[in-house]
Amino acid sequence: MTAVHTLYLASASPRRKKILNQLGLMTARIRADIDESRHYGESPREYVVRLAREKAAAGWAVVEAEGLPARPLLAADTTVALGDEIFGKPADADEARRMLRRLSGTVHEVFTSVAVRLGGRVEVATSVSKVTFSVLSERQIDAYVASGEPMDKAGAYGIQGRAGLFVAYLEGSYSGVMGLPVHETGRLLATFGIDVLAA
Ligand SMILES: Cc1cn([C@H]2C[C@H](O)[C@@H](COP(=O)(O)OP(=O)(O)OP(=O)(O)O)O2)c(=O)[nH]c1=O
Repeated sequence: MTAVHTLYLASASPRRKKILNQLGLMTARIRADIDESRHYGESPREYVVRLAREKAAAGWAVVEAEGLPARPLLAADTTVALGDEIFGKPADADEARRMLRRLSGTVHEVFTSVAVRLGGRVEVATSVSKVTFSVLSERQIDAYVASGEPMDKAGAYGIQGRAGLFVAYLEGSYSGVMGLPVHETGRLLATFGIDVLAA
């Protein structure tokens, strides 16, 4: 295995960059703008897998268009699902409040799909976690929304921040809920010859 120090990161998420950097990997940001609307009849799992692939494809198109050196590119998508209903990032504070009311007292799922692409080769892994939320009072919801934390996060919450107070139980991957499942990411990168422990 070769030690590779820089990955292209087709993501604007500060959490994904931080997790990769904590693993000792350097990241070079690549833009990847895609339409995130859900297709009719698509399950939450199909939706996140497609979005991670599309972000990776859009990012790789930029690598090629700019003539950048070939190195693995990582993209990901995180979506919160309550049954078949999916929750992306809230558009405003009112939508954040509505999402948190819906998630209050539920066991819901958080799907994160990671895609790694190098040239025409793309590999994808998906993490699914079950999150048990306590029943939230209107006061808690208002205070949490006023903190600003929900605005750039799927489901209007961040487990790594004050919404950790709402999580009674987690079955799955904490890093996956945060936006980049470390176990699955390490396995994917290994298939591209990147040994994270040696990087
Ligand atoms: C549920 C949850 C989500 N999130 C974040 C992770 C993701 O950054 C975000 C979901 O939005 P995404 O669309 O997956 O990602 P993004 O828009 O932040 O970045 P990009 O598309 O450029 O890669 O929600 C948390 O940080 N904590 C949580 O507990």
